[in-house]
Amino acid sequence: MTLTEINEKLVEMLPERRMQHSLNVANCAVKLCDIYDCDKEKAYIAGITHDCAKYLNNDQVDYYVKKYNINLDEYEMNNLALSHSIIGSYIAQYEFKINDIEIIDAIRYHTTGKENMSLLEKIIYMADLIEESRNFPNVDLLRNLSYSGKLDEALLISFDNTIKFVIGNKQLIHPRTVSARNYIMRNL
Ligand SMILES: Nc1ncnc2c1ncn2[C@@H]1O[C@H](COP(=O)(O)OP(=O)(O)O)[C@@H](O)[C@H]1O
Repeated sequence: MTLTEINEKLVEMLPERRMQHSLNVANCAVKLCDIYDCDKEKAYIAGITHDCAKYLNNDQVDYYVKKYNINLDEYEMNNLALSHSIIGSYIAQYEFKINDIEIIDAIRYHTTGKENMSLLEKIIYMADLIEESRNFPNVDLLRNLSYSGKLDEALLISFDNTIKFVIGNKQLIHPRTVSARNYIMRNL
């Protein structure tokens, strides 16, 4: 699909606010590419599509899981907050026909992160959190770090925030975020 066609699909799949967030993530990711020397076109495409599965209903989730034989783990099963990244990566690959594995993986891991993330995965993870409409305590610290060459520092704080947030909500923590956090900490 062309970028225009992907945009048209996304407008159908996402409410206006989430579409605006997706555009903001794409633009933020492109800005980060200037700092970290990453491919801007890939960053834009990953940014705009990253949340494509965020508003699927249960029937649509079942449909895509069956259609693409998607293997959701015990944390992702019945949890769209986690599964939308995985399902979204299949929609991007097979419905939007995005063939670039780096883009697909950036979509796939944008919610939990993972051990040993690629530069594009890191950029999309952080852009999702710091794009201009985001507003939470410490977002400016994360922006300052991300825009001043300290992407890994920003990621470490973000993983810590997520882990604390999930614990505060008395939810299960996906172990990929723990691995992501420990990996960054060991290699900082
Ligand atoms: N490691 C994790 N374990 C469990 N839940 C997680 C984990 N990481 C993220 N989440 C859940 O996913 C949500 C964030 O998903 P995200 O796609 O970033 O949403 P949004 O873009 O709306 O902020 C968190 O609010 C949390 O509930």
